[in-house]
Amino acid sequence: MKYPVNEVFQTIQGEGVHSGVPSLFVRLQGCPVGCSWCDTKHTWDVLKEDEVDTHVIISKRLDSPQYTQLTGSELIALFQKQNFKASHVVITGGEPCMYDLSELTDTLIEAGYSIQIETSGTYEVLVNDRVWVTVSPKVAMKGGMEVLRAAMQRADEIKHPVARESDIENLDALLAESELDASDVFICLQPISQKARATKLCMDTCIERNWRLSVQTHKYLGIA
Ligand SMILES: C[S@@+](CC[C@H](N)C(=O)[O-])C[C@H]1O[C@@H](n2cnc3c(N)ncnc32)[C@H](O)[C@@H]1O
Ligand SMILES: Nc1nc2[nH]cc(C(=O)O)c2c(=O)[nH]1
Ligand code: SF4
Ligand SMILES: [Mg+2]
Repeated sequence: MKYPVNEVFQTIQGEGVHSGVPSLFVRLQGCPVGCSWCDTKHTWDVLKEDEVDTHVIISKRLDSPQYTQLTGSELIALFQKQNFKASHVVITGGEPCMYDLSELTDTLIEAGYSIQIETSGTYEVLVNDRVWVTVSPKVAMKGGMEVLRAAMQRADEIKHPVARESDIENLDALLAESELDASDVFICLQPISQKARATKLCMDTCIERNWRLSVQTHKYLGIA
């Protein structure tokens, strides 16, 4: 199966439990969720006219909706050609779970990579059992509660974007409804867009609840 790849780059995982881990990021094109504060809006539409040759994606320097279609094996060949050293692969987007990621994650795991996906929980999570699943729940989504609950159950990490108190209340409701064993999953709060008020709220709540703070460290560092 081919996947629409918006970008591939080597960096340090900036978010969540794996913050600090050297990682190969694979950003898939396409997301219909439409979060108003999304920092990757250029990945939302998958237009035929934006499909380009792989070499265009490799040399991409600026955010754009351009993508290339790659299989898992082609992706590994690209990692090798780029002489990438990181052995942890983060599949993000866009919304990667729009696609059945079984074949891609099987191939990468067979090749010896550890895998993490970043998903909103709005689609069924179809991945190899050994994949670390980070769910960043989009609770305002209508009609998807069953799917979101299943994604929450599969999650190794819940990384909740927070702007204001109501976002914490929404997470509390979702945790209760999902009947999660809180000792079984890491819960991280991530301030939206590095806002000072959101960051303070996240820090205070994390201390109160013994949760983890996830700041987008790559943005403070000014790296990809
Ligand atoms: C761009 S999304 C892509 C993966 C997937 N669609 C999702 O939402 O999890 C990756 C992560 O960035 C977070 N994110 C997006 N925009 C953000 C922003 N402005 N501030 C903080 N986190 C943000 C999302 O909540 C998610 O945890
Ligand atoms: N360094 C770095 N860490 C990240 N963690 C999650 C990211 C994402 O966009 O999904 C991201 C990203 O874009 N860059
Ligand atoms: S689900 Fe993820 S990629 Fe899609 S709009 Fe929301 S934050 Fe952006
Ligand atoms: Mg990002």
